Formats: sequence, C-alpha cells, structure tokens
Amino acid sequence: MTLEIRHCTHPKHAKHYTTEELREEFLIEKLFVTGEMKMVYTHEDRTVIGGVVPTSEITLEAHPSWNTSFFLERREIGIINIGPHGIVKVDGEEFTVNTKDCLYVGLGKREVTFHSVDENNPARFYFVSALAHKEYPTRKLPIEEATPVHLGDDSQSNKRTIYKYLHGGGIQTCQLMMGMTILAPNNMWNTMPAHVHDRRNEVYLYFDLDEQNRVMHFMGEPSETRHIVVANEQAIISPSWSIHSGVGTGNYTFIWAMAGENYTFTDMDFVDMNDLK
Ligand SMILES: O=C(O)C(=O)C[C@H](O)C(=O)CO
Ligand SMILES: [Zn+2]
Repeated sequence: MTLEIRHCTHPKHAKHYTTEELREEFLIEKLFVTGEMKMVYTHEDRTVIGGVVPTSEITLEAHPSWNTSFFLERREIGIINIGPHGIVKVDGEEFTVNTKDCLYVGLGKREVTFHSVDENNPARFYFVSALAHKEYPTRKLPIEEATPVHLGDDSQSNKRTIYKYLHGGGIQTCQLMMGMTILAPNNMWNTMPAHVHDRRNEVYLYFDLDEQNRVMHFMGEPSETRHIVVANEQAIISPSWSIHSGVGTGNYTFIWAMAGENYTFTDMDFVDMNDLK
C-alpha cells in the first residue's frame, strides 16, 4: 500500500498557482495500479481516497502514521467498483460487488479484503473514507437499486442521471455521501450551473472516458475559476470554497463523494452566471 498526503489550500494562495501547482495540489493522477492499493490522505475533512486493483487478495490497512490498529477503527468507507466484477470480504462476510455497485462499511469492522472474480481481468475498486463516530450496518447497493435522478437537457448538453448511494435517503453513514453521475450520450457538461458548499469538501473521480479524451474540470472560487485537464480514472479534490464542474471532449461518468458537517445532498449554494469569472 502506498499513501500520499495532500494539505489544505487557502483560496487566496490557490489563485496564484501555476498549472503544475494546481495539478500537484488538486489532481490525483494515478490511483489504479494492477496488483496494488494506492491511497491519498487529504486534510480536507481528513478524507482518504483510494484505488485497489486486486490480482490476489489485498487487505485494507491503516497507514502506520495514523497510529490506529485497523483502517476502520475511527473511519467509515464507501467502495464502488468501476471495473469487472469483484468481491469484498468484511470480517469474513462476502459481498459480490459488480460493476458500478457500491458497498458501505462502517466504523469498527476489523478486516476488509478486496478480490477479483477473474484475476486476469481484475476488479477496479475506488473508495473514499471519512472519519466516523458511530457504527452503521454494512450495506451493498447495486446500481439497479439506486434511485436515478434525471437532470439537465440536450439543449444545455448536460443531460445526466445521478445515482445516490450513500446519503440521508439511502445507505446511512456518519458523514460520507457518495454517488455516481452518468452523462447521456452526446452530453458533455456536469454540474453547470456550478455550486459550492462551504460545509463539505467533494472529490470527483472521472472514468469511462476514452484514452484520447479529456475532461476540462473547472475549480476555484466562483470569481477566480481555473481549469485542470483530467484523463480517465483521475480524481480531483475540491475544497469547500471551490466550484467543481467539468466538460468532456467525449462521454464520461464520474463518482462524487463528500464529507463534512452537512449531510444534506441538496444543500448547495448555486453560483449566478453573472458571478462566474
Ligand atoms: O452532475 C451533477 O450535477 C452532480 O453530480 C453534482 C454532484 O453530485 C455534486 O456536486 C453534489 O454536491
Ligand atoms: Zn457539489
């Protein structure tokens, strides 16, 4: 397992960053490595972001620097498989996690292991973990059972379906919210009009994007926007002061995950187009 640390950034500083500095602070370029588990620990709400591609059993381990005896001693985790079918074992209980299914594991579970159904065609587990104060039951939600919310329209090139997995009306958690947004064919924009939520950070993982395509992800305070060019299976850390919106050069899907003080999905401060600069 490898762990990378990201610190919090003040928006006054971020607006002076070069392209390279923006990418160093906010872009996660390589999370998915065959046979490995990679993690990024951001001090934004102490969120841990990870990727696991198991070619044999891989165990979810706390980093020694955390001084905890196991990963979920003080945390909860949401796991979504973006690859071929996989299996996650939670204290001996086995869950089949098919493509785009989500598994939530709460505080206190001691042993979580990741497996592929076909190790020659391994699963690609993406996870986000936040601090937890209470144990909620382990639950799996297949994409077929997640309630779809249809948003946008063709005239705005932003027709898309949001699947919410971890949220107030779905799988209960302490603070983690997680879901997936699938863009309809020929629609390229997500999350426009843009918003911020000062009470939560957010992380976007873009995937199902062709090799040669890119998403232009917009970030920054509404009056100081910047863009980051994002390739397939790369993630963006969006601090609470930043908008998070993107437009693709081709079709894509993304997973959004949030942690912070407010557990209400619809709590967003929309930015008036006249204020977006
Ligand atoms: O397509 C969208 O719009 C989203 O998926 C928005 C995210 O869910 C979000 O930013 C929630 O705060
Ligand atoms: Zn948001």
